[in-house]
Amino acid sequence: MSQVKTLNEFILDKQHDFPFASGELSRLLSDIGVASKIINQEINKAGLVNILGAAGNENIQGEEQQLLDVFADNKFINAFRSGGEVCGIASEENDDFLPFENESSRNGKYVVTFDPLDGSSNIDVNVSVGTIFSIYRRISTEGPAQLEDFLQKGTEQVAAGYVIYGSSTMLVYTTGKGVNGFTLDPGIGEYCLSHPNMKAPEDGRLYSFNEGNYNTFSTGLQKYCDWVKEEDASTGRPYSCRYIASMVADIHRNLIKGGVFCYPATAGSPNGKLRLLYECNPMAFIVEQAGGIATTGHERIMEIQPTELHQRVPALMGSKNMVGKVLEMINQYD
Ligand SMILES: O=P(O)(O)OC[C@H]1O[C@](O)(COP(=O)(O)O)[C@@H](O)[C@@H]1O
Ligand SMILES: [Mg+2]
Ligand SMILES: [Mg+2]
Repeated sequence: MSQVKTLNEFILDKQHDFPFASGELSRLLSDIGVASKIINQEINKAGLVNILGAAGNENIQGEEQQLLDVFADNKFINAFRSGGEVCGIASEENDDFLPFENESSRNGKYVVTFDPLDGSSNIDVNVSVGTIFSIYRRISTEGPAQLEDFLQKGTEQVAAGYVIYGSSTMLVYTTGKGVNGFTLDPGIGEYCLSHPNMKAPEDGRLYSFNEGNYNTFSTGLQKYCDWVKEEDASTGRPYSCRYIASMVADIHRNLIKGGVFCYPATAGSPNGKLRLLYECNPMAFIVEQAGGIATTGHERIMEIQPTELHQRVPALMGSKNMVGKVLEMINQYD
């Protein structure tokens, strides 16, 4: 039987590659793993306990918070606040960033931005949801986090990743040296390396667009949606539309099978729907590290200078040649 490598063993091995590393990033990644296991347990039994449905509040983006959004947000905040490595966080569910004032964390080296539960409209119907996170080194020199610590370009990410609570639960992350995926073994309660060095296929036959919004897409995107449906054996068309409406699950599938995901600007959402700091940047880091492309359609997502915590940007990411084809249509028609 081949040797199983747990997430913590893997993180420690990587830490040994850097003789002067202090271990804080390793501890932080491992804290994320622990918090996600607690959330995983709660999601697994969500239909049994009274945790499905709306929390009765709206977040700053005017979206109805689900009970599990709030639960997951609190679990991660508590893990980060007590871990000592993080001096503050920003999340989808909090209007403003949270600077940590407690003695053990206020001088932590890092800040984290995260979407505690992505695709939360899918929870009630037992479809995959996720958690997305980005880790940045702080800019401010000491004390609780300040706004400037969060408004950093995606190129400054030290690490990023996601957890997918699906038919199995996986944690996938990068520190800028490739992408590795770990599957939670429920028997031993540990994430184990199952997808080493993940690479996005350069081509694919899956497109993930919410085509219900077709009439509000730009001409270039409409032309692409028409093109994928044409019969052409040489390019394997028609392609298949796969859209879960959980960004994590849509991008995870496309990373493995090859595909393109797009949430563009629409008439109703002129900057798109997805948030730069805790959805687009972390997923872009993963996609690029797996050999794919992540763009707004006009610029590289990770090079955008954020101006607001909850800023939205159009997102187009996935297999290199498939994103390339969409860009060709955008350049030709828009
Ligand atoms: O239902 P739509 O408009 O297609 O939007 C789906 C998108 O919205 C999201 O659910 C937003 O995430 P949250 O659930 O974290 O708000 C993405 O995961 C997904 O890609
Ligand atoms: Mg989300
Ligand atoms: Mg969310």
